[in-house]
Amino acid sequence: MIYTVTLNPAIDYVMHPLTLDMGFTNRSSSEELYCGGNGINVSTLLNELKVVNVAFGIVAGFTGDYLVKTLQKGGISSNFVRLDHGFTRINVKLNGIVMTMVNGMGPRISEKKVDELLERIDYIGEGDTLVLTGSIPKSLPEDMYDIIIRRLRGRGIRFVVDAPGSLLLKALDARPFLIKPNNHEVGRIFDARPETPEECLPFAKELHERGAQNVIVSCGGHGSLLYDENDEIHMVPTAKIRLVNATGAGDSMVAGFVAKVQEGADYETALRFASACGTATAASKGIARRSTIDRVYNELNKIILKQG
Ligand SMILES: Nc1ncnc2c1ncn2[C@@H]1O[C@H](COP(=O)(O)OP(=O)(O)O)[C@@H](O)[C@H]1O
Ligand SMILES: O=P(O)(O)OC[C@H]1O[C@](O)(COP(=O)(O)O)[C@@H](O)[C@@H]1O
Repeated sequence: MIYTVTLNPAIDYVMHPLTLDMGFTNRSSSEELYCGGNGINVSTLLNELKVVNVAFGIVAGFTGDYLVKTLQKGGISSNFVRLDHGFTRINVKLNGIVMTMVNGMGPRISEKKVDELLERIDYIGEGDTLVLTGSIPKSLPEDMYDIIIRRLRGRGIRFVVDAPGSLLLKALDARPFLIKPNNHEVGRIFDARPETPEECLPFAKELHERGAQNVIVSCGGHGSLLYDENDEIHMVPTAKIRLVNATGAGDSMVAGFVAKVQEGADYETALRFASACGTATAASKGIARRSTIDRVYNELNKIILKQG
């Protein structure tokens, strides 16, 4: 069974402004609302693949109510601790000529509420996958994911960590099964500017040596790389698409990979499918539907076959 944890979920408010002038009133041509936060995106895609999973997290206020109800309506199993103050953040995505994002800080979370969440996930064990992903509110310690992994370690759980900067680095000692930074996140860690999977390879190897069993580095439209637990290297290109909204593309990739691994697929197949899930989401409004994933996966396999 797969579980996701979203400590700082969000409502993603996507606006489509034709122009964007700082200091002036700008008008959007249309708007959409999505349930967001990385773990929730992973759960949404898993649900689309009909992979049984539970989304855990912490919500607050009217936006938290909206999020829980919307997930319920979408048939996504969730288990959220409620805060009695503040509200789940609204992240603004301005999808103009380029995408500009303003992500909220999120409500303050006390240690007591984190403990309540950890007690709720305490039953997971042998053969389960726990996906810890996304930023955390400032009130929580920077080694939050490391703390969670250490608490549950030794039970045969596969831990997946997809988080920025030190939140990720501090979790490496606990030897997570998978991490998935993108090329920009890797660049920030190593003070470099890698763009392609080839350029990311030495950094992926280094992250593997520092503790991550499997390291995927996604590079947007340039493709992706997996440095696996057997020191084997896999690189896949992406299928060509018309970019609609890449929000959640990386989360879709994580979902696709863990779904295939759970099914018993080899790492090469899991990476290809993961890439197709990411690309399908980048070509969709919101998280991709199954039909788009299947179409993109077929196209990707044709491209790889042609490349020999
Ligand atoms: N413009 C794009 N064209 C094709 N595929 C894309 C594009 N952007 C993202 N993807 C797919 O989604 C995956 C994750 O995207 P990326 O932007 O690297 O991650 P993140 O969302 O974590 O920043 C990529 O590896 C790729 O498979
Ligand atoms: O926790 P963070 O880093 O603020 O990111 C939250 C945002 O990331 C997402 O989960 C995925 O967006 P990205 O693909 O841009 O990472 C959004 O749904 C959400 O608004």
